Amino acid sequence: MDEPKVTGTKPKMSWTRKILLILGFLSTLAAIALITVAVTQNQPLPKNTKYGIVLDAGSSHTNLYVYEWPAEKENDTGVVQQVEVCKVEGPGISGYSHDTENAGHSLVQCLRQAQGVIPSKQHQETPVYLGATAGMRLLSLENKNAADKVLSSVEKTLRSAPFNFQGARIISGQEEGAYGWITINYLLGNFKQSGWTKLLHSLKSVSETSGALDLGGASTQITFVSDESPSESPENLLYFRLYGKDYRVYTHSFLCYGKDQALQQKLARDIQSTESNSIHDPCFHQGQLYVMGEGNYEKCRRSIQNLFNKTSCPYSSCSFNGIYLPPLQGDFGAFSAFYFVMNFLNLTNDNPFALDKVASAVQSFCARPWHEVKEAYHQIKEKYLSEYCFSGAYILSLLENGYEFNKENWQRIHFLGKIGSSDAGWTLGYMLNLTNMIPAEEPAAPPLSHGSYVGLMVLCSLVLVSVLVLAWLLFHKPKCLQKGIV
Ligand SMILES: Nc1ncnc2c1ncn2[C@@H]1O[C@H](COP(=O)(O)OP(=O)(O)O)[C@@H](O)[C@H]1O
Ligand SMILES: [Ca+2]
Repeated sequence: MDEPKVTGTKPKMSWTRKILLILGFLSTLAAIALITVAVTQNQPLPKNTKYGIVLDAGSSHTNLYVYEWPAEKENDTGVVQQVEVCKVEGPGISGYSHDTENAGHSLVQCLRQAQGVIPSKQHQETPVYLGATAGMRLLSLENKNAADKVLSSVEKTLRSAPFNFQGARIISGQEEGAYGWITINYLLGNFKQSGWTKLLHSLKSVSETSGALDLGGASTQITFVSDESPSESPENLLYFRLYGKDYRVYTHSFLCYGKDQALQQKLARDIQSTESNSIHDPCFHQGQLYVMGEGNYEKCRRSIQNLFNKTSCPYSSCSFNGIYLPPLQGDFGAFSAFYFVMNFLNLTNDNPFALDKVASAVQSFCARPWHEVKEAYHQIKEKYLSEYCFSGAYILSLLENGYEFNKENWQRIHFLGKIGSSDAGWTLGYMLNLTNMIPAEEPAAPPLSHGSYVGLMVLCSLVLVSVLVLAWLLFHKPKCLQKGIV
């Protein structure tokens, strides 16, 4: 660097000095930011886990789910997760219509299991909900008195458990559809609307949420966001505001179109239409049935098709039985028996199979003789095994003939059992709603996470260190070298 000449004007500052000055200024700012962040953001948060219990009283059986979440993140999306599931022994609670007193007792063992999972000091504050679905809807239509007694029995047992009892009731088909839709979208992180996700969603013109397809034993639900406006059937529409966004959701629940009820409907039709005496056999108990299998997939599909009345539709488009169905929109998560059956048939794997491949896989399974199937899958419950052929064909009929999925949009169906550690189903959405854990508006930006805090620390330190190293290099070099630089 040249010696400054003594003149009347101020000496000109060199570029190096200017840069150093700016860097020095920036590093001072960085240090101030660092201290501010350290003081305001790095307070340790108390670790407090909360729990909730939901019993899914389905038509075939009852499942008890235990969920947990960090108390301080209650309103975030995707923080609640399933930590335990307990399958109640015996039939669903609607199966106790002739033994109503014992419906509650059947739940005792699973409630004990939940007591083991949740720390005892938190039992009292842990809410417990029971929601009964289509089995109880049917019982209530057939024999209201028996349904009420079953509900009183389960309520008595749940009240006597050490948890915070919040109610036992029959949920409507609409609720079942809506809560299933909320569950999967919550777990898939589709309600997250902050930062990059928001930007991505605005760039992509794809649907932001996933539709929900739930197949139970007694009913089945279809639920998805529909932009079709105005709706021809307002009773199928639900409006939600979740995390600051409005959703217009179509849902319908078909009672008696769960796979067990559909099989009964089909068998009843078989009996009516048969000429042969073999199906009316006096040597079997009343109500018991002997079925001679034929293993004919094509014929099976044709006989199932008769369950869907496609002849009259008072709207522009229908699924079946004159029920409005707007155009299918977006991807779909298909769970419960949709998943159990397709998983058994090895047809899930995020659905890479074309529709005709799926149909031929079901066809070959149906064609296998029963003795061979029994031997190959001896570990599987015989009731399920004997029905997988029907169930596979029924699922294809419902999706293809009922909802009119086709080979183009088939790939948009994803068969899923779990998302992370949580089962796909209506229970999580039900609990999130009843505990007010889904805010209508987007929660305020959370304080800096520990990771971001450490990242910021490292970045600021690096800036400081580089400034110092640079300064040292510039000012502590031999004079001849410095001359060369400037
Ligand atoms: N491993 C399995 N394989 C095949 N089907 C299953 C399996 N586990 C459960 N299911 C069936 O899933 C359905 C679950 O329905 P459920 O929830 O009890 O009835 P709903 O929702 O109509 O009240 C039943 O048809 C049951 O038989
Ligand atoms: Ca169910």
